[in-house]
Amino acid sequence: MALRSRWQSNRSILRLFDLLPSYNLSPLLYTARHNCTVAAAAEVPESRKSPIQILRTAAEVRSWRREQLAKGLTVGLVPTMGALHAGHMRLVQSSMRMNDATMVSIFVNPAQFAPTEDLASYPRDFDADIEQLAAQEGDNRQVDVVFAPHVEEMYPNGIPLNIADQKGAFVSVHGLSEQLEGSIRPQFFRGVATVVSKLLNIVTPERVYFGQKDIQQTVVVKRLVQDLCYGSVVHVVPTSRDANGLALSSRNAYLTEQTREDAAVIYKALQNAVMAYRQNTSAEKIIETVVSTITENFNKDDIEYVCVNDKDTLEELETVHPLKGAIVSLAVRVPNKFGGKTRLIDNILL
Ligand SMILES: Nc1ncnc2c1ncn2[C@@H]1O[C@H](COP(=O)(O)OP(=O)(O)OP(=O)(O)O)[C@@H](O)[C@H]1O
Ligand SMILES: CC(C)(CO)[C@@H](O)C(=O)[O-]
Ligand code: BAL
Repeated sequence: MALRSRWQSNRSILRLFDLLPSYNLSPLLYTARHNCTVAAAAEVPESRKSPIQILRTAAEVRSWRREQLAKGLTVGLVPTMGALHAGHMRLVQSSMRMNDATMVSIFVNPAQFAPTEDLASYPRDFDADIEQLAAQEGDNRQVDVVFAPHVEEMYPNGIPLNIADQKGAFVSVHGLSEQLEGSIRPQFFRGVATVVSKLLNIVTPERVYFGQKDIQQTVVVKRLVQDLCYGSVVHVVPTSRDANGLALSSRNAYLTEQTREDAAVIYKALQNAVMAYRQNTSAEKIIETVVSTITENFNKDDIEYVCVNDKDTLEELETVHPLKGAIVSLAVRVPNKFGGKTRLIDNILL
């Protein structure tokens, strides 16, 4: 495909339609995943005793929330899928700074995983998560509560991964969910919007925190909150990175040491995009720069997309208007320690 306002490899388009079992997994893990039931795969282990209150049901959360309201305390919510790292802690710190009480949710949400994806093998370490959260403090505040529901609590009628088998109420944010990540993961944002709606309905936080690393998710969630009249304010926290620039991500646990080093080219490519933009506002030129930097260490075929989009509408741009800026985002498949490939996503704002 010509380098115009978007770069997308033919290979990734084929992959989407073939539904090859290659998402983040070795063939071995893929087989294992298909032998698991969803509830067993996404089960949260019981925690050991911890200073943080751990709530498992929506009724418990509502009761805790009523207590905060009665005391006149504001609540910040940080939704996560666990396997917590320093990037998550940055969201937690933002919430602790801005709210009287902070709740972190830990829930590996089956609805956002396609049957070909890595739900069963998604990294989980509940005890380590609680330890990290318990160590957070600032402004005389701490993480007050973790909401770690079981799958049946969030999806009482079950949640088959095949979208055609799903029944009941789901939330879609049309127009913002089909491009970029949505072009590779067609059911992803429906799953995210659905679970975020459930969390906002249960917790009714004053503020809710998301990371810029998943930038399309922030655009989708902002629109969800606006269109469905949720009372929470969405805060976006900048991306935390390793020393070499690699964006922190729970799935980095899948990477080899060599890949972690090689992946430094991803942030370098985004920084080069900013430099290219200073010379020329053409999306084509910016994208060319990104692709040529990434191919210093990775195959061109493994770049799923590099795109320049409007920050609010996600419209693909041919030229960046200096007063409006843009998002440059990308996804690249890199070698993992199982002999397969793991998708990394990243972005930068112009
Ligand atoms: N490096 C990071 N910097 C800032 N926020 C982050 C970072 N990584 C994750 N987050 C944010 O933390 C929240 C929870 O993300 P999640 O639990 O899916 O972790 P993750 O590292 O993004 O996992 P994955 O590897 O599955 O993408 C999301 O809002 C996400 O954007
Ligand atoms: C927002 C979220 C917790 C919903 O499951 C998830 O998509 C994530 O961790 O980014
Ligand atoms: N941080 C995004 C969650 C996911 O990829 O499923």
